[in-house]
Amino acid sequence: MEEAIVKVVNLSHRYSVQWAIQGISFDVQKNGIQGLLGSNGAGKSTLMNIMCGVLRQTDGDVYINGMNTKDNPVEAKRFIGFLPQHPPLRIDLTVEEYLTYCAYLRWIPSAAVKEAVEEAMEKCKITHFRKRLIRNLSGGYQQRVGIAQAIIHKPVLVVLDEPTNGLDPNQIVEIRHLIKEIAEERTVILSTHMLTEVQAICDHIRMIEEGHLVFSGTVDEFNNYIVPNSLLVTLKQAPPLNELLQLEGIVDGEEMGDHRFRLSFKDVNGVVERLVETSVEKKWQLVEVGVEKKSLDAIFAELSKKK
Ligand SMILES: Nc1ncnc2c1ncn2[C@@H]1O[C@H](COP(=O)(O)OP(=O)(O)OP(=O)(O)O)[C@@H](O)[C@H]1O
Repeated sequence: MEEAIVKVVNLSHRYSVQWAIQGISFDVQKNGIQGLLGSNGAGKSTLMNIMCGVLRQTDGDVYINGMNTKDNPVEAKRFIGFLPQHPPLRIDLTVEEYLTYCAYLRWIPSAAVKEAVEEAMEKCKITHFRKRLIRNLSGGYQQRVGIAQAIIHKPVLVVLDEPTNGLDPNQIVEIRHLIKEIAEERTVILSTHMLTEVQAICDHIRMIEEGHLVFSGTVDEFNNYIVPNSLLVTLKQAPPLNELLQLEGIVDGEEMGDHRFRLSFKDVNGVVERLVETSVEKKWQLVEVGVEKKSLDAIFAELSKKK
């Protein structure tokens, strides 16, 4: 099998006494966009900072292209481009000056620097702003400059920590488009706390909560991960809620007004049939019954509670 571009093995990190991440392991095989999803404080930045060699882990290993970041930190970093949550921009430099400086930091040979800067600006569509001070660019364009510095040395892996945070909706669309383009040639790992983001652009989702990896799979698998566990029922002649809760298999419920109820069950088998039969028997006049399809947001909320 092809060697993983990223291999994370039993990674844990502790800030003083508090564990930020614990026992995280995963492999990233090939190109595409890999989403790292988690609520604020879940441990995304800690994981990314360790993967990119900005933070030294308490325990475990990270291999980039087969190279252990602990044993060969400088070499391993050559394979990675990183846009941290707070981009390391020099706002008093022009776009071109800043990217030239980044190219040297990335040890691009002097003779190749100009071309690398041109290519990165072109890719990120900022060439027309080359002479502009970064401080005078909009948030969206500053983020483009941040992405340009992350790809200037043509890394196999680009790690973007919350790349669309703080941008307006148009800028978000444009940056997502740019990320997709970048992922055509290399692997992109991006972190986000927005489900819509992973839905919109990621091929694979990993979810981290309270420092633990709680899910890894495709967007569809993520959607199906939690089996629905509630019915939405409309009864024209509804009995009191208490009576509905007596039905075998129903474990909880709520009245939603307008003759509608949400009834929770543990096992879907037979529960709808029993409801229909009882409704006929007791003349509740069943108008509608359906297994509730969970939104990704509901799944997210449930997964968040898991660990
Ligand atoms: N330098 C630090 N010192 C102490 N604790 C820290 C430090 N950095 C992060 N933490 C804690 O570690 C945990 C994980 O934080 P981390 O920043 O990795 O999460 P995150 O998922 O990136 O969240 P956010 O999206 O809010 O940045 C949090 O409880 C945070 O308070």
